[in-house]
Amino acid sequence: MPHKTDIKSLNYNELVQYVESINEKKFRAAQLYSWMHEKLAESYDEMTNISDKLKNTLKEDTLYTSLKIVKMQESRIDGTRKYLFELYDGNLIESVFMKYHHGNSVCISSQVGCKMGCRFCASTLNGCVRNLLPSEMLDQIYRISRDTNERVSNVVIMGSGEPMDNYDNVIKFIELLNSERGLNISQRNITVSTCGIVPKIKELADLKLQITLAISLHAPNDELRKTMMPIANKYSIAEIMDACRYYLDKTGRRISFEYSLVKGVNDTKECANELIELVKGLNCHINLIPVNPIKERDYEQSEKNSIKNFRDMLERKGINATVRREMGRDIDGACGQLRQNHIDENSAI
Ligand SMILES: C[S@@+](CC[C@H](N)C(=O)[O-])C[C@H]1O[C@@H](n2cnc3c(N)ncnc32)[C@H](O)[C@@H]1O
Ligand code: SF4
Repeated sequence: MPHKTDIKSLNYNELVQYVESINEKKFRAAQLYSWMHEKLAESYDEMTNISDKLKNTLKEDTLYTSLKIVKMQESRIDGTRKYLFELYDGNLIESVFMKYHHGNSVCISSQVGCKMGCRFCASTLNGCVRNLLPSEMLDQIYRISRDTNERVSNVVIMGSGEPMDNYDNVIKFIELLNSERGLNISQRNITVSTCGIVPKIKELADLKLQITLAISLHAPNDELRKTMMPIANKYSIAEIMDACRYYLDKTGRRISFEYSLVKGVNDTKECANELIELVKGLNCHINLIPVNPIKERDYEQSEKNSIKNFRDMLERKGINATVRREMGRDIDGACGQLRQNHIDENSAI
């Protein structure tokens, strides 16, 4: 955590207090807030109505986060863009920009790396380096918005990191993203995905936000889930399902489940039947994701036929299930892989 004031992570009221604490007039807060969160300025130098004297004070006193683009890959198939960004301290993160018919979506990272150790995930290969600040989560959207010149209408917190392991910063980020003085992205257009940290899911439910909760389930029973996700040793599926029902009760929002299909591991008929039993009667949607193989692990993607059969079995029982369209198939695949490949390439030199 930087010692300077992380100015872009302050909400409007906190910014007013900060501005007054350095003996400036309150209207400066409105100007600064607009430069940071509406005009998406990348530094104080862009702020034409702020005096040089105040800019110098702010440069001394605050951390003004902004991201450097290290690499950008664009899909020729669907326009998906993968960004590798450098943070102020040299750490690297990645974000993805996707174009859908309902609008543009950005998938952001919430941590540098992740400590959760899921078997199929490239984000966790080197553990968790640090939490991202609220400003650094905003910056991913701001930078992409400026780079593409496109409005972003949906945000998914599904990049590297476990958002419930960086809970306070994620909640602050959602508040800022949702603010009328900023990008004003509706809560309904924000999705937070978690591997299932039960107490935090309940804490989130109590806030009664209108965001979508996505649970990375990936297995219909604890035994199998433990072989894929170490967090399953801490929280059982029964506890996760209880937390989901609590979330639904408090917010009225349908739950999403993520289920990455791995050949011969979790794509069998037995698994489909167990999954049907598990979610029966719950207002939910299941996203089936053909697993994206990473070279460090031996998981393989399920056959097209098994994926279709799995989905059909769920649908026949009236369970909403879609196979996630693979965006940007022609660019560096799995989440966390662009960063991992870059780290590998540079440490090999
Ligand atoms: C990278 S995680 C980040 C959010 C949170 N930590 C979680 O696990 O939900 C987002 C989603 O990507 C999935 N994922 C990770 N690696 C994958 C891979 N190689 N192929 C397919 N999905 C993957 C995860 O299972 C999870 O559902
Ligand atoms: S899937 Fe999510 S929780 Fe698991 S290691 Fe990857 S980022 Fe972390």
